[in-house]
Formats: sequence, structure tokens, C-alpha cells
Amino acid sequence: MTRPDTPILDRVAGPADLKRMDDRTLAKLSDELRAEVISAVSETGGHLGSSLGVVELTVAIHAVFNTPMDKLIFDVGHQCYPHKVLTGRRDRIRTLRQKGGLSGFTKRSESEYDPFGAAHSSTSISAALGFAVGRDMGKPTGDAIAVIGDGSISAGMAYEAMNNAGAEGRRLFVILNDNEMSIAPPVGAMSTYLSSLYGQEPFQKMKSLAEGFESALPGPMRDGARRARELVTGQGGESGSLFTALGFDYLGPIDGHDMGQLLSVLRSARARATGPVLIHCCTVKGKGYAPAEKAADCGHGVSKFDPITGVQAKSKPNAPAYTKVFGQALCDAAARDPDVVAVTAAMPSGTGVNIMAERFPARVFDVGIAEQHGVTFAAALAASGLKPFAAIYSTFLQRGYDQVVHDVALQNLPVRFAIDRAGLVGADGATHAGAFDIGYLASLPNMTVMAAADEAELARMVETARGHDTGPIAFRYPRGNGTGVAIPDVPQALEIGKGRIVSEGADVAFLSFGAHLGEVETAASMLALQGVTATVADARFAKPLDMDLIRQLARHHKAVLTVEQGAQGGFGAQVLHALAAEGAFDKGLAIRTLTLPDRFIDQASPADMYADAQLSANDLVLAAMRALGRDAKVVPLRA
Ligand SMILES: Cc1ncc(C[n+]2csc(CCOP(=O)(O)OP(=O)(O)O)c2C)c(N)n1
Ligand SMILES: CC(=O)[C@@H](O)[C@H](O)COP(=O)(O)O
Ligand SMILES: [Mg+2]
Repeated sequence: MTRPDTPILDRVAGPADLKRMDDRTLAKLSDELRAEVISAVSETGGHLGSSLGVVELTVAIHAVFNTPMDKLIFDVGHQCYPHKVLTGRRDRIRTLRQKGGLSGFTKRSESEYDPFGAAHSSTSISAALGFAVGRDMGKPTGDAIAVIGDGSISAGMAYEAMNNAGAEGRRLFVILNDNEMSIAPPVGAMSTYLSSLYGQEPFQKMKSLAEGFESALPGPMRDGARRARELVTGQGGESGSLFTALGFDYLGPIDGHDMGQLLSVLRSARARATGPVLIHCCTVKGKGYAPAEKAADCGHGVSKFDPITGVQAKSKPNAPAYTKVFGQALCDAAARDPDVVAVTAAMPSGTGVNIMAERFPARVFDVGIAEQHGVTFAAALAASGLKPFAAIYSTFLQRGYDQVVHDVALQNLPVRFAIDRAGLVGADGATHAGAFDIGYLASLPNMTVMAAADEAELARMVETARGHDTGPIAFRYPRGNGTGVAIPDVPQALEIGKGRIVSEGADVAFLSFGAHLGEVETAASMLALQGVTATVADARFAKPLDMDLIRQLARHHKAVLTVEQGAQGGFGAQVLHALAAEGAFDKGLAIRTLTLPDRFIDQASPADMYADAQLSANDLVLAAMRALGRDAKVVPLRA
């Protein structure tokens, strides 16, 4: 693949080189940087649209501020590719999101230019304020700059941080990167609210900087800018703009692709600011790359692609994605049951609830990036008599954990948690691993916890959850495609707390919880080549446990191994706890819990990550042999 011609970028070893460039050269550098990002992401895949939208902004920040002494914090961090190129990581930029390569997000261990790691949204302002306090208390750190998107600033944590920052009154820069997009088009009343706040005093305060920016915008951006300006400056009898009321000086809106505007505003702000400042930049997600600009998601997350055509390399799967199976099963359940409603936190297509939304738009609620609110909202939907499915990735449900405990479990409200991206997810790495949900849910009184071994099981669990009105219930399933099994047209509900035997053997028993079942079955076949026969059981439930099944496995096998795609303290721990409680270990019992290890696992393919976690079929074979006290070896299956 030919690489773009980048004579100016080739002279950049780090941000210091930008300081020697005049403004016109910085503008040209941006063009080259954009071409480099497109070229690199075409080889790796990744968060293209967001990164393309902040190219000029990233150049301008590094040209004006003094990183790494000044702390530049990208919210989510999915837009950090241009930043990585400029901060000494260009030589590895084509390893983005690959095994052993650069993370797709900012990461402290990767560079001194990444002062605060991210990947979950809306943390940047809190982090920037922490650095500002550190600076003011004498620590060797300069200015703090948070770059946060219009999607991410919709989350409660961003407002908690601004509330605190405004009260602290410390010098701090928040750059609102407003591209009028989240992953899906942004939702929420915030923009409407802000539209009512136009033209009041605080905006006038910074008028000399702001004046003329909006009218200087190119046509298509002018409306967005106006909306954005209205969003922050106030109109129509409101008492004050949101940001100024929170104690920030507001600058903007400015054209986030105009190097001249960016540099002059950033320089002025840097020279004059005494307290918190919000700089409002209007940008275009996917800017400068037509296939991204035109895409419905503005190229938010792309596979490898042909840079000329923009066509992404997507292999034809042999089985449907779990997400789609869930989405369809949910839609079918909604068709049968008018009380079924769905909640997503800014991830309608990621969670598959868009399928139901197409048919039943009034019964699907996108609450924005607001997992905490989404969970409590779902709790009250349940309290009202509806049957809410809160469809949230395992990793993002962590954000709403107190709400799961306090609003759902404690009140025993029948919220159905559809937990996608359970287990290791691949290129997004450790920040997005769905590692902890089994532990954090199964430890809660009233909660029922299931995991789907395949896509047919997932459809059954949707129906099981729909019919479960006596308390909260969760079911987890992984990122990626199912196994290709037939999915029942009208799935039957499972009996709560009952697992199943998948195949019978005599020596060792695997008790699998969830989608690692296929790997377990492979391990059982490999063991057979060594004359060891294994029973394979699918637990289906981590809570309540099928104690009859567990006792039976323990009684009839020399060793039992639990297997799960989750961290320690999950399913295996539940089994150990229950067995210990009934004295099973007093009589001797060979049992092993195969879980993710007690460390975070960096990005790679899911298969490589599970191998790293010692959960491959080979590892299961070795664990079984050791548990039986036999020579630990692996006889590979013939292809
Ligand atoms: C707590 C949390 N919830 C959901 C997500 C998934 N997510 C990643 S980026 C994104 C959209 C962010 O929109 P915005 O901040 O406007 O940035 P843009 O992609 O438009 O540049 C979402 C919903 C996340 N990373 N963290
Ligand atoms: C940055 C972020 O949090 C999301 O864009 C995430 O990468 C989406 O992951 P999926 O591709 O699994 O939907
Ligand atoms: Mg956005």
C-alpha cells in the first residue's frame, strides 16, 4: 500500500517541533496528519471518524500548550490517533489495537504524553481538575486541558466535574469537541435546553474572541455552530448559560478545522485564563475522508479498509452475531408482549436494540451516555409494571453499579439486564473487557444471573427474562458471532436455576458457564485422545446454582473444573462457596476454577487473549490432566 507523502510530518519527532512552525505550516501539517491517520487506520481498523474530527484541534493544542508538562486529557480517548502520531508514536501507529501494539486509547504506561488513560467516557474533566489541583499544590505539572465530545459531555460525571471545577475556580481548559454525533446521532434534551440560552452576559464577556467566528463558518457548519452557541450561551428568558452558571468562561463556537481560529483562541485563552474556561469547537466527525463523512456512523468504528474506496474488509460470518440474535429475540418478545420495553445508553446498534426500535420506536429509550440514569430509569419502568430490558455492555454497566444495587436489587425490581460484550472483546482491550459482571451481579441478593452458551440459549434467556417478574435477572453473552446452532422461532423459557448435561464421560467434569462451552467441548474431545473421558455440563445459571447438577458432577467424577469467561470471584467462586457451605470439601473434592487471571489483559484477538488468560482448549486439557494427577500433556485434534 502506498503511504501518503508527508514531508512536514516527517520533520515532527514530538510536539516541540510544532512550536517552530508558523500557522500556515501547521495547517499543512494537519492535512498530512489526516492522510497519515487514514492510511494507518486502513491497515488496522479502529475509531477513524472521531480521530479525523480532531486533527486540527490536536495540532493546535500541541502547538500552543506545553505538553507533556501541560496535561492533555482526551475523553474516551478514541480520538487520540493524531495525538499518538505527534507524540513520538508514529513508528508504531500501524500497530494500533493489535496484539503487542499501541492501545486504541490513551494509556499512561504507553507515553508521558498520555497523563490519564481512558476508554470509558466522561472522565476527562474530573481528571483535568485533579491535575489542576496538583499543580496548585506545588506538584510539577502545568495546565490541564480536557477534550470532550458532545456525546460524552451528556453524561452525569461531566457535570459533576464542571460543578466542582466551577466552584474550585482554578485555571483549567475544557475543549468541547462538538460534532453533533455520538456513536449514533446524539440524543437528549441538553441541546434543546442550551438552545434556549442564547446571547447573554457571560458570552459578551469573551465577545472579542468569539465575535465573527460563527459567521465565518462554512455553510453546513453554521447551523451546527448556531445550535452549539445557543446551547451554551442562552436565550429566551433563561437565567444563564449552563457553562457560565457553572463558573466557566465560555469561548466560541469556533470552527475546529480552521487552524487560524483555533490557534488564536487557544493562545488567547492560554494567555488570559485565570479560572475554568470552556472552548467550544465545532467539528465534523470523519472530516476530510468522504467515506467516513458520508457513513451513518461517520466512520466511528471501522474494520481495515481500502483507503481509495473506503470499502471495509468484512469476512462473511458462518453464524449470526450474538448482538443481532439478542436484538431479534427482544423484538420478537416485544411483539408478543406489549409490556416489553428497552433501554440503551447511547449504544442502539452496538446492543442490537435498534432492531426493536425500528418496529416499536416508542418502546425503546436511548438515554444517552448515562448508564447510571439508565439503570435507575429501568428500575422505575419495572416498578410501574413494564418489563424493561436494560441492554448495556458488561464494561459500561460498571458505571451504573450502585444503581443496580440500590435501585434494582435492593427493591427487588424485575429489570432484565442484557449484558453484551461479556468476556474478552479483542481490539478494544482491557478497558472494554466484560470481566467482572458475574462477580458483581451474582453477589447481589435477589439477582438471577445467566450466561448463554450459544445463540439458541441466548434466545431462550431473553424469553426466560421476559417472563421473570419476581426480581432482577441478567444474562450475558459475548462480542462476536454465535456457533451456528438453530435458533428456535418461539424460544421456550428455561427453568430458573437448572443447568444441563451436554455430554457424558466418566473421569472429569467440566461445568461451563456461558460462551466458552465450545472451547470446553473441544478440550473434552482432546482429552478423549488420551483416554480421558469428560462430562461437559452447561450451568446456565450462576445464581441460583443448580446444586443437584453440581453434586452429581462431584459425586461421579474424579475432578470437576468450572469454566467461565470472567474474572475471579465469579461463577467458580459461587460454586466453591456453595460446596464449602455444605461441607463438600471436608470429604475431599478435586475442583478447579478456570477464570480470567487476576490481571488486565491487553488487546489482541479474543482467541489470543483467552490463550493469554490460559483458557484455550489446550489449557483446559492441561488443567484437567493436572486435576486428575496425570501427566499434563496435550494431544492436538486432527484438523
Ligand atoms: C461510559 C461509556 N459509555 C459508553 C461508551 C461508548 N462510547 C464510546 S465513544 C461514544 C460516543 C462519544 O461521542 P462523543 O463524545 O461526541 O465523541 P465522538 O465519537 O463524536 O468524537 C460512546 C457512546 C463509553 N466509551 N463509555
Ligand atoms: C470507544 C467505545 O467505547 C466504543 O466505540 C467501542 O469501541 C465500541 O465497541 P464495539 O465495537 O464492541 O461496539
Ligand atoms: Mg461527538
